[in-house]
Amino acid sequence: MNTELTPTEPPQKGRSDLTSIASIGTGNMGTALIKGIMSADEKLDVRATTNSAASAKALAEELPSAAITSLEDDAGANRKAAAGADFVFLGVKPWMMADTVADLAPSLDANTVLVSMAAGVAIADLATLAPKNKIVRIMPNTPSAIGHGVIALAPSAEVDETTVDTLRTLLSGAGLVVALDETEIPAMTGISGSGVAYFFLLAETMIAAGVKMGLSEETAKQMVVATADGAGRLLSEKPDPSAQRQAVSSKGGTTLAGLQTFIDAGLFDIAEAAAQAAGNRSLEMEKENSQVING
Ligand SMILES: NC(=O)C1=CN([C@@H]2O[C@H](COP(=O)(O)OP(=O)(O)OC[C@H]3O[C@@H](n4cnc5c(N)ncnc54)[C@H](OP(=O)(O)O)[C@@H]3O)[C@@H](O)[C@H]2O)C=CC1
Ligand SMILES: O=C(O)[C@@H]1CCC=N1
Repeated sequence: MNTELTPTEPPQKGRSDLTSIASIGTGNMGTALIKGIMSADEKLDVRATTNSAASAKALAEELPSAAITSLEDDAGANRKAAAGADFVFLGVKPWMMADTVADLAPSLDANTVLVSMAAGVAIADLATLAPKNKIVRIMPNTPSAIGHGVIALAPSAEVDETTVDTLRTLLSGAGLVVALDETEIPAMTGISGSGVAYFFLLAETMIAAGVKMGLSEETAKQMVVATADGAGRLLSEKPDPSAQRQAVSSKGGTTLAGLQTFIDAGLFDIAEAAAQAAGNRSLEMEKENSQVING
């Protein structure tokens, strides 16, 4: 691990032909994304920052070939990591974006592209914070860590095709990349960025149900995890959820009895309301963060 990182001694010196990326704020999502990207391209020059030294230490184990620094060890860590990077991924919490980008912006190269993964921070507001840099807004999800994420990509109008292609190639190491208009990000968040958690919630409820019906927690968990894995793989190979559901359902059988319970409880409405709630919250956060950024 390179923990000493200064502008005069860039990490991976002599590798200027390689794409360099900096990850500013590398927690759950930043780590998942950078892990996915790095596993597909081991030659990348990667710098990553955290707030605390303890998080930097833990991150170094997850991303052994990256140069990791923390603000606790060096107040200039973000600026130094971002210096000269081709792409700077912004992975701090949405409400920290204003201070973090305002601190970084003066030391960024004009060619550096800022890639924000924050929910509820609009491109126009990021552009206010970093007026000389091009901005791409993305919305990833956590399976990016194992190359099975979904990453929505919304470039601002100034970002050229070549840059979008390079970023798309980088992100494709983390999963499926889908180019969207920024106005579509709330919907994507509602079904995928946040949506992955709905599947985890369903898994939790099914494990609890199995335990209530007499299985041990360990057995129930093992079965539900394997069932989710099998369902996901099958759906991926044959992407028609309705057909897959029907293939499980025998006339007068057990599955229809279970499915009817979901339908009677209003599952379609619940799923729609959940996606809407997440999407609406994304829009609300855009307004809140815009007020913070623009005063
Ligand atoms: N989690 C998810 O599934 C998704 C999250 N997002 C977005 O990703 C962003 C990060 O969320 P998430 O990963 O969950 O949050 P985490 O809290 O897990 O990660 C935040 C990271 O930022 C670091 N940090 C805090 N302050 C600073 C700072 N001033 N400079 C540099 N690093 C700092 C933290 O370090 P330390 O650990 O030391 O505090 C931590 O590494 C959010 O904007 C969120 O909207 C988008 C899609 C999905
Ligand atoms: O919960 C959040 O706000 C973030 C954005 C999408 C997933 N997690």
